Amino acid sequence: MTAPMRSRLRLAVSGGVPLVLVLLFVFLSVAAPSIWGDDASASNVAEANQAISGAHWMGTDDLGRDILARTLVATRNSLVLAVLATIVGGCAGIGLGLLSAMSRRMSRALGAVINVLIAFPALLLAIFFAVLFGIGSVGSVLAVGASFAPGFARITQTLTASVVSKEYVEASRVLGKGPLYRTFRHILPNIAEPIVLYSTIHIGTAVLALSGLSFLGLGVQPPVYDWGRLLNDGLTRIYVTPGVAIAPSIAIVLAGLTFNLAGERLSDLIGGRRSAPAARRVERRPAEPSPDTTGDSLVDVRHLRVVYTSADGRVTTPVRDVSFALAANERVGIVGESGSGKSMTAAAIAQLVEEPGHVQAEALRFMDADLLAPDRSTQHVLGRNMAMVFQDPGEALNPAIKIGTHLIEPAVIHLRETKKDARRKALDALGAVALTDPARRYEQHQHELSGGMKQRVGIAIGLMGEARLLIADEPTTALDVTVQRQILRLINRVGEQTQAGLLFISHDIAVVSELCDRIIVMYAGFIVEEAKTGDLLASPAHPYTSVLLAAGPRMGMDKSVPLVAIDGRMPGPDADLPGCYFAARCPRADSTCLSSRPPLRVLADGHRAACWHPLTEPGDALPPEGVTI
Ligand SMILES: Nc1ncnc2c1ncn2[C@@H]1O[C@H](COP(=O)(O)OP(=O)(O)OP(=O)(O)O)[C@@H](O)[C@H]1O
Repeated sequence: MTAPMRSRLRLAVSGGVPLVLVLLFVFLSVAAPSIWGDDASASNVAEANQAISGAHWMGTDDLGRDILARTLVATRNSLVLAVLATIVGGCAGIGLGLLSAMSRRMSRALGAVINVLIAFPALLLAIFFAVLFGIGSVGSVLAVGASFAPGFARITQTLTASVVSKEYVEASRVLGKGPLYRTFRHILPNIAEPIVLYSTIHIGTAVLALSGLSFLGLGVQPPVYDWGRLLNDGLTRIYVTPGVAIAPSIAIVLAGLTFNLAGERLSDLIGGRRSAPAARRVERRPAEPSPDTTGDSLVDVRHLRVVYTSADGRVTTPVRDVSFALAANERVGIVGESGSGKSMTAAAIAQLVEEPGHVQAEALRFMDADLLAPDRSTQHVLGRNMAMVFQDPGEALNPAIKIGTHLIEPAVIHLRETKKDARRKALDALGAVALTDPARRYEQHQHELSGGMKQRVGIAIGLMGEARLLIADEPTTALDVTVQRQILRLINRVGEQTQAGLLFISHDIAVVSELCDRIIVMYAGFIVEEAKTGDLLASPAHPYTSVLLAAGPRMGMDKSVPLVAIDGRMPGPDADLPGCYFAARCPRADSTCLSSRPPLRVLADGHRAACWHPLTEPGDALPPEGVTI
């Protein structure tokens, strides 16, 4: 046999045979009682206890009923009960597993409970529950269902964990949607497929478990019968007329194998095709002298800290001290190297810091909402007035939902617009972000769009509410260079049209300086410098800012000289230093810098820096090109 033939045969055996057998079992469940019902139930004492013969291929039972006919008729009971048990186990387990989407604490508690339940062998659990729920069909279905629930709960919890941190789920939090909405809108549609496959496999397991219970006398009771019951009836005659045991045994094994293989094959097929607010802790800290943030700003952040406490008590502080204000229609950029706390600062403003994260501040306000004491109206203010554009446009869109549905949500939920009006607005928004054929895009899903198109959709979603603030967290990092420029131009245009404020986060100071009126430089969870864009570029005061500027290419620089690199590493969020966190890498540092932390001081109007030895002369500003400090 040639290799292609062998592979075709393998495919036929692994895929075709289970499918044919599933169809056969479905056919028998529907038709067998009508075709063989009379033979299965008609007693004929004269033919009782017959061995295998031409007239009775599997013999007869002690009332002379044909065993083969009874086995075929029992298909309906066996499979219907197995499907019901799988549904019971699925509903209970999936419901339990989805609770993990409510909060991290719930997820941890649930994980511990599931671990304990899963440690018990399923059949033992089924026997225990059968005794608890009562002997009979209903009891056995509930028992087998209950014994399946921990398995379903585990897979649901695992799948939920993979979806719950996606950006589109976080975006729905910003929209003010509760855990139930998130669960049914975003989580369930995205985990449904593997769960359906898992259920198919479990029908086979349910057949085996229910047959086991009936065989032990705990399941289906006469006159009703399933395969396990037939096996139980024939047990005493198994050595005399083995047909009484062979027929139901073959049926049980075949059904178990069929549904297992069918589930696995389905899973392979789908896998192959594919390969082509939680409880938030906020705390108001005692008032300290605050920097020059104003009370009527769009965003007002004073002495913000974000603290994480791990289960073993380890404390990390990704945001150590951040204070700034953003006025209406102002564009502020936050720059800093990876891990400096830029995204976490934005997350605290958008109320996206989850347990075990802990937000502390002297003040944290967005418009007139006090984000330290959030209530339902806070979520409404955020959902209506704050739009977010995330780094990975694919992650920000739910793959199970049409682009149009993503777009109309903010308008329907927060502006109480009709779906028809929202659709019209959505088509306008898709046009405004220069997507061709908006009506077609509206009906598409995210996988049908390119990265740049997805990011345009993300921005269009921001246009659907009445956004007063657009937070863009590295919106161009995942895109290629040509598309990056288009998206930056688009954000610029959208900002001008909507007059919304912009908080733009990037590690690229050049990009930020093109878009923003003011720049905040972050280092190790602190603001180290803040100034109007022109001032910061012309005369950076903090040595770190000056290195950041020197590390990027500039117009007119000598291309043969390598860019400035910076030695050493930024202290992590678990570091606890008494002095300046940049001191270990700073050429100007002295003993004061190592022992005492510099406050964020006003150097000139609107220019603040946290440094004991700021670069005050323009000549101080940049280290020579090619120098490593
Ligand atoms: N859920 C979390 N639990 C604990 N620490 C976290 C968590 N999320 C992020 N961090 C830590 O917080 C620090 C700051 O992260 P953040 O994402 O704000 O940095 P960033 O400046 O935006 O960096 P990047 O440019 O890489 O996104 C990092 O050290 C990160 O490891």
